[in-house]
Amino acid sequence: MNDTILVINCGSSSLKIAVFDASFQRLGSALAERLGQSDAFARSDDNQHFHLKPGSAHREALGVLVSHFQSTGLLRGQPLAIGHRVVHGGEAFREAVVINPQVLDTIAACASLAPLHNPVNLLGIEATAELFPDVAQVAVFDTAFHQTLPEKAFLYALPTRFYRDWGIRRYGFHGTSHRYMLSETARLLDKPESEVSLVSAHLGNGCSITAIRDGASVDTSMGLTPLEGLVMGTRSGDVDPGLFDFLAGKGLDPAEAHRILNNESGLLGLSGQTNDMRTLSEMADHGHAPSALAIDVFCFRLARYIGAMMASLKTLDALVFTGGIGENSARVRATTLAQLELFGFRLDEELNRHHGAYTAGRIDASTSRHRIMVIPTNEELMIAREAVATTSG
Ligand SMILES: Nc1ncnc2c1ncn2[C@@H]1O[C@H](COP(=O)(O)OP(=O)(O)O)[C@@H](O)[C@H]1O
Ligand SMILES: CC(=O)OP(=O)(O)O
Ligand SMILES: [Mg+2]
Repeated sequence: MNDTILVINCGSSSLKIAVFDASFQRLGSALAERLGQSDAFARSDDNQHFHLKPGSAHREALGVLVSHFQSTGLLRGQPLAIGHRVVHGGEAFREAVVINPQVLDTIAACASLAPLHNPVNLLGIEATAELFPDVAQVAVFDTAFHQTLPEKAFLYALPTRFYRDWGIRRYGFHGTSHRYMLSETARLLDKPESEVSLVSAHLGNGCSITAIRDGASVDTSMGLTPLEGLVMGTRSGDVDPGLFDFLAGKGLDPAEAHRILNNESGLLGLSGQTNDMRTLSEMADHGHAPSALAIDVFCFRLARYIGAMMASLKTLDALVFTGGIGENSARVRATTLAQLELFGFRLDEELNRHHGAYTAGRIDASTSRHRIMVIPTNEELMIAREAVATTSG
């Protein structure tokens, strides 16, 4: 029976796959990591481990995980629809689309703006098409939700020909997660989405923050590429653009500088130890000063950006934290919000400390001017919904 939806999220060295039923209940999910490396591995959410040949890439991992779901009966026959996360859709896509050769060409054309993400997204689409040639595949773009940004928010103060001729502008990412924060906040407050305004902080390995006004994205911290804005696991976020010239003077070519800013900076660069917030927090507790400093820089940048996002809003229904760090790190939430008392944010320390992962809930004190919430993200569910809406619509 055709009643399952397959969701595929290909990262640069990882692949996440989820299976939903037709009423959008998640039946199972699995993850492959370190793809392309000698220690590539895969495991499912019920903790089964799968053997991957050393150096296995996305195609092999997809084959292994799809066979697993078929053998357990979760995936019966052909899925109803397949949804893919695609990171960069440029200005071409305001919403999800059914993939055809023209869509593939446009995604490929956007690859220069997201070199770590779009080429592997395309690999995932090709590999899935080989497994399920007759099933409609849908591309769900990180950038789509941010296509409502006003010009004043998306234009850089550069000569306008840069935008006109080369499409240089701020696009914004993690739109699927921010969009899900909107839908969950609206549901929890029992308001129509078009009347909800929030600041959504997605803090995972990549981090971005978005101002949503009356249901539309009006400002966001990531820009032309997913490097701008907040401090991230291995990405620097904002730096002075003069840095590139300075580094060139030191003999670093732009490609090398780009690699360092993407892969060796952020929490990893500052701590000299790890990009993992949980480990950093433990190390900071044991007196490791660079780890404590890395967390401080992370939280200070985040506090500045929360303040900046307020400039785009008339009202605020909630400040929402999500992503691995946003959902789990009481320390990051407390350190950040302690710097924003001028705006009237006040955490309830108990609620903040004891907030359980996997549940949505409020963590603000009764004296807080604004609601503060933690909402677990679910990009896969959003993609499943979009895949069905797009193929049946
Ligand atoms: N209990 C926790 N305390 C602090 N940080 C956590 C905790 N659990 C996960 N994290 C952090 O969340 C980050 C990963 O976020 P996640 O959203 O899973 O990443 P991705 O963007 O790859 O999906 C890591 O920095 C990890 O240390
Ligand atoms: C766009 C982006 O930064 O994605 P991720 O957080 O998955 O790296
Ligand atoms: Mg994530």
